[in-house]
Order: sequence, then structure tokens, then C-alpha cells
Amino acid sequence: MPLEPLSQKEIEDRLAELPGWSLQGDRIARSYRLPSHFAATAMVVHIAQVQEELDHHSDLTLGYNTVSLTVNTHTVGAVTKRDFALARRIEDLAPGHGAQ
Ligand SMILES: C[C@H](O)[C@H](O)[C@H]1CNC2=NC(N)=NC(=O)C2=N1
Repeated sequence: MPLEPLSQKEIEDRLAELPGWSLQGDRIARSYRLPSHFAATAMVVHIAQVQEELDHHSDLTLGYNTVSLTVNTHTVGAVTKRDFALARRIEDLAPGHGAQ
């Protein structure tokens, strides 16, 4: 079954279940604040593991104590269910890193 872009409503409905995530152009986005630079870096490594597992990758910026990321589906050039699957997994791992 081909991967289809999600509609505006489908995106909004899914964002409502992911507090902190937002739509930025044709990507979904989230920024996290971490207790330290090391904690932020460790979270990046954990996210990378999940992205390799899902074969779905965000564009990610590591700051002093922040991790900011955006994601969409390259092959479609839009937001799809795979982006939300990744977002969900990142939301699930974030609290363990002290991310807010
Ligand atoms: C060959 C590899 O499976 C593809 O390029 C994967 C890699 N990671 C990806 N990540 C994202 N965000 N979108 C994709 O379409 C995508 N495709």
C-alpha cells in the first residue's frame, strides 16, 4: 500500500495526541530541553537508535541543553504516518532522559 500524505485534519488530530509537537511547513517539529548537555547528547544517540530501527530519520539539532528536530517523509515530501510513528517513539523515550 503506497505511503500517502496525511490530510490537514489527520495531522491536526495526531498532533493533539502529541503535546509539544507542531506543524512547521511540510514537517512536524518538536524541541526538548534537557538537564545538561550530556543528557541532550545521550538522548540524540537514543533517537538515532530508534531512527535506524524504523529506517526513518529526522533532521535534528543538538544545542547546549536542547534537542530540536523536524521530520517528514522524504519519499513523499510531506507528513505521513511514518513521521508520527517516529514522533511517538521519541515522546516515549524523552522522559527517561529528563527531557521536557
Ligand atoms: C533507503 C532508506 O530506506 C530510505 O532513504 C529511508 C531512510 N530514512 C528516511 N527518513 C525519512 N524521514 N523519510 C524517508 O523517506 C526515509 N527513507
